[in-house]
Amino acid sequence: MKATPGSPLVIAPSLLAADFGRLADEVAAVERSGADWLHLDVMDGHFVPNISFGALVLRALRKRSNLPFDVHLMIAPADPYLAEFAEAGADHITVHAEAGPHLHRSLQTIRGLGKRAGVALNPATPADAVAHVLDLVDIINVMTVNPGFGGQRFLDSQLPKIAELRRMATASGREIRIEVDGGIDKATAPAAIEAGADVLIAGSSIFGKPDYAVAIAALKPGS
Ligand SMILES: O=C(CO)[C@@H](O)[C@H](O)COP(=O)(O)O
Repeated sequence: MKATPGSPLVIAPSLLAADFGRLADEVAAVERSGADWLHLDVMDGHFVPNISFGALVLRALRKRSNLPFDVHLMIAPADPYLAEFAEAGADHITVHAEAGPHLHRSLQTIRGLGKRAGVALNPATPADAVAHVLDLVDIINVMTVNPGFGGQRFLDSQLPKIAELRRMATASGREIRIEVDGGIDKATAPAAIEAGADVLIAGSSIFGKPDYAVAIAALKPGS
């Protein structure tokens, strides 16, 4: 991972919008269609008001895909499950700054498991929430919707936060990816990229389209 600007844009389809009756086929289809990472949203019905899937599904899909698995834990607490997700095949593990209780410890644990460590910020959480853990962070996920559900509208109010985080990441001198997550489509992606995002997480605008290759290409600048 290279520090942006200059990092190649990553497109990460969000599995939440896939057909859950054909998960392995859906993952293979986005892999064939140019996805760079696969984004996997783990929801507990407690930290967020929805339940998705857990490490069992991750482990099953790991055998069927070579894509980097970008695992977004919308669970609280996350720490008791970090080793399980690492062992199941996560390449990146992102925890929420709001999930607590000890973000620094969570990031240390993820890195200790040999995985890239991420922090996700809900729309109401300021960029400063990561200021004192940047030395442990590989990925910052800026939620551009309230977490829990796909298919919501992109929150423009998050663009200044993306720009602020990009400045913080650059100043840190570390290679930190900035993800945007929620409501990303060909209309909203340009502003997110302009603000400093270099990973586009997209569910509905990829899995909701008939041709995944066309949908992925449409998210890229100049398409
Ligand atoms: O984490 C989440 C929702 O909590 C996202 O990853 C969504 O899954 C993105 O879905 P779309 O807004 O692209 O449909």
